[in-house]
Amino acid sequence: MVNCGSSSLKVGVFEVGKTAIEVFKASYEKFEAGSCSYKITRGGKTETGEAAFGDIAAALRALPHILRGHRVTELDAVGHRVVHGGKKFRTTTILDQPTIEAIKTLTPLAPLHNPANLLAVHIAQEVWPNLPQVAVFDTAFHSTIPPRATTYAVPKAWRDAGLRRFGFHGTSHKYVAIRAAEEIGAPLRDLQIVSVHLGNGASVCAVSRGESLDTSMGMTPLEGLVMGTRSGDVDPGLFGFLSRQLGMSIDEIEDALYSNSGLLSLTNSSDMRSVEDRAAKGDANAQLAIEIYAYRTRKYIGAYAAAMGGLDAVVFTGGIGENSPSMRRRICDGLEFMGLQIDHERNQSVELADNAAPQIQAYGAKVRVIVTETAEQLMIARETAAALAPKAPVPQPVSVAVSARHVHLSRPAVEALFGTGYQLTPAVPLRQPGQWAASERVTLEGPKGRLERVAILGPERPGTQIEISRTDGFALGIDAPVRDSGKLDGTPTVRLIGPAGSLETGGLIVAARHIHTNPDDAERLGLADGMLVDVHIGDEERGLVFGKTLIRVGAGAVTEMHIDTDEANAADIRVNGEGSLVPDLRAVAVPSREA
Ligand SMILES: Nc1ncnc2c1ncn2[C@@H]1O[C@H](COP(=O)(O)OP(=O)(O)O)[C@@H](O)[C@H]1O
Ligand SMILES: CC(=O)OP(=O)(O)O
Ligand SMILES: [Mg+2]
Repeated sequence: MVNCGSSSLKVGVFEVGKTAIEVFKASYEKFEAGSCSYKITRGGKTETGEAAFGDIAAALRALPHILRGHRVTELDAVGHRVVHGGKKFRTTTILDQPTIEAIKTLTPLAPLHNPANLLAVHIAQEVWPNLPQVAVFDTAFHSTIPPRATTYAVPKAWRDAGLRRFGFHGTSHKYVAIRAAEEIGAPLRDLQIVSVHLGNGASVCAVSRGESLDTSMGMTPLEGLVMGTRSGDVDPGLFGFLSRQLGMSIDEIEDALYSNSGLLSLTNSSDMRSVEDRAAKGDANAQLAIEIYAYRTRKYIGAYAAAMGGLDAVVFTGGIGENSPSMRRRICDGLEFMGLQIDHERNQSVELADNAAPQIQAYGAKVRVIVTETAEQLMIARETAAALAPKAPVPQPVSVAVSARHVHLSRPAVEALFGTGYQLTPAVPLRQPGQWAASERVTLEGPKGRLERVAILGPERPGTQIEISRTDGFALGIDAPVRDSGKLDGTPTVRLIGPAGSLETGGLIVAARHIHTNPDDAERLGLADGMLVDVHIGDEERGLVFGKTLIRVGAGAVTEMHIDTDEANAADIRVNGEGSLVPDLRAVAVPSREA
């Protein structure tokens, strides 16, 4: 894979099978006066030195020769990091000519990055004309960010022109979130993680249950944190001020925000190592820069914990996140109130060799703090292999049940609504063994309205759970999160009204679509508990593919997919029908089994 930046070139060769093994790694930087510095790792040995390449293009053109020199001869494909994929590219994409042209049009949105990425594509096509080239986009992981976080409150014409948050460093955020979940030993789907990527470019990402929910970079990689040479968040009012007071042009202002701001503008160095050295020697500018840097990052961690309604782990990565214990400490200090506290000794002695992801939170702290190297290169190699893997979907029919809004009640809830000692009356058996709809009904009430005669499904459960559709949420005036059954922490409350009384209870969710199945059917269908699959439902005209459908294997379960009324309406399914199961391509990249 090739990660070609504006000032450096990183190359990795991986053998991708069930896992990806790094065979060769090289980086070239500090290009000046006809030479550059390089670092090559092959077979566990690392060599560094000066090479006679005056620019990145020269280093790229020499790659086949360099690789042969290190006995790396058989390549199957080239994966490229492409920073901006805009709205069009939501997943890894094979680079044909129309794709390359489409990426070119995105250059104004990432002027430091996309041209360098495309240069690498261009030269790779020249030196390896017979190899497939694949683009892995920084923006792709963020395609799940909801409109409330991608939309800027600006004139409609601007939004129509494409102005919105995209977010970057997605490959890194995705990798470190997966790595953190492995380290914690819990499914990614159950975790609320803030990923903090601090390199030359820097960004924070709220990874909620495996998906990007928000991120600090915006339409361009300029928003958010303080970076090496980029400002991060500023008041957009500065454009008018600088233009009128200092007579600056838009180009001058933008160029300064990208290339002459951040640490560089505060200290004369864009390099955190040297900023830290100067601060230690008493340089007041460097000390202030470090404070600003840590403060901005800390604010984002707090904001994203609030955005997710909880926080299980913070992961640090990128050159600064991986290597600066003092920066990690400054960022975390003051967050004890939310259960986040680091152990200073663990923080000081972080060792990242061999893919380690050490935990550095204080013993007993609620929030884990994890440090790990980012592995964008490895992820790009994996995504490239997955994009080129032969796809042979074998559609398997699965029956589909449409769940209208309903509640599952706990014992205390039954008693609050129907009276002490009351027992619900099973009226209609459901297809899942032992489950039934009761003859009793309840009313749901929210700030905006009521939903009457809502079904109660038995038997009783330990926790009350209310499952509605998105449309029902608008009728009630409550924003319910999409959740797997039983994952109710931090869910909003709603009022339940019964004949004997009412109660205000949490547990309001839009149920995440899922397929119940038993071990025998799971084996026959090639499914496993926790896997995510794509399912096509409906007819040719209005049918839809429902992505990320969770497989839940349980002894004795009847194989059946559950969707809600909104989903059924969208695919124009009126009665229970049959969907066909398509093995999920994304499941190759996101571990399909997050156990
Ligand atoms: N030991 C260290 N202490 C503090 N900062 C470090 C250390 N090592 C690297 N860095 C910083 O990491 C940043 C570069 O991060 P990196 O992730 O390598 O960059 P890129 O985004 O270009 O891949 C620089 O600011 C560098 O000073
Ligand atoms: C998008 C971005 O900022 O990338 P980098 O950190 O490589 O500059
Ligand atoms: Mg249910």
